[in-house]
Amino acid sequence: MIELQDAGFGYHEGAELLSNMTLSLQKGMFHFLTGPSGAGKTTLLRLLYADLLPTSGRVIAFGQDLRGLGRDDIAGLRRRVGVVHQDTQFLDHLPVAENVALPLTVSGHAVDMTALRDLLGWVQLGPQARALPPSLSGGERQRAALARAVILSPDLVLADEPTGNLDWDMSMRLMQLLIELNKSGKTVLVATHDLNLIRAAKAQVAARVLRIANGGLQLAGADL
Ligand SMILES: Nc1ncnc2c1ncn2[C@@H]1O[C@H](COP(=O)(O)OP(=O)(O)OP(=O)(O)O)[C@@H](O)[C@H]1O
Repeated sequence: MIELQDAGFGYHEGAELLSNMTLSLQKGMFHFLTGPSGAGKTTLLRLLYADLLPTSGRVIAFGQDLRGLGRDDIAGLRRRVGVVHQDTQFLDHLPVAENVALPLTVSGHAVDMTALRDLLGWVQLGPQARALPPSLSGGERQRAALARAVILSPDLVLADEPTGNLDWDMSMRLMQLLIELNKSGKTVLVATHDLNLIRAAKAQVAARVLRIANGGLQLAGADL
């Protein structure tokens, strides 16, 4: 699906933040990416959805080396990867339903209103469909972000600290949705520094836990 082959990345020439990372995201698997704040979790996610190119090694996405991809190929790749960003931005003047449907409308696709209603129902935002984003709670914003990330039916869902500002109950509610997505066949990767969240999720889903430490990527032990 997506592979890192001895990949490294640095924001500044000659100083790699991430080095020699080898990883293969396994189709249909639930993955966690953990590591302390500043370790490079967001950076690694950006490499996975081709927002950044590696400064050494290779990233292979759906069989193609990212380095050789043109603009159209990147757009095609992005449709296959849904991203829930750490600090999701919405268009505040558009209702929640329109914000969720944006990936469809900006790519010129018709919106299937029944499917959109079902998707909003799935993330428990039916009553907020006509609300404007500034009126949403933190948990509602993240559920809207998740709905928008999956509206194009991606193969892979990447979520960057999706529960960062949420209390425990709200965090678990969001995790439940990510677990459901995975059980429906999607590959999921959640970046989080919250080890309790990983432990709670692992009681419900078999998950691979990857850890960034000292600029490299390791598989975490069974205690996680
Ligand atoms: N655009 C950028 N330019 C330069 N340095 C950056 C940039 N983005 C991130 N960094 C630096 O790279 C390092 C890793 O940042 P990153 O956001 O990937 O870490 P993280 O593990 O996701 O952190 P957190 O858990 O706090 O979100 C940090 O030192 C950060 O300051």
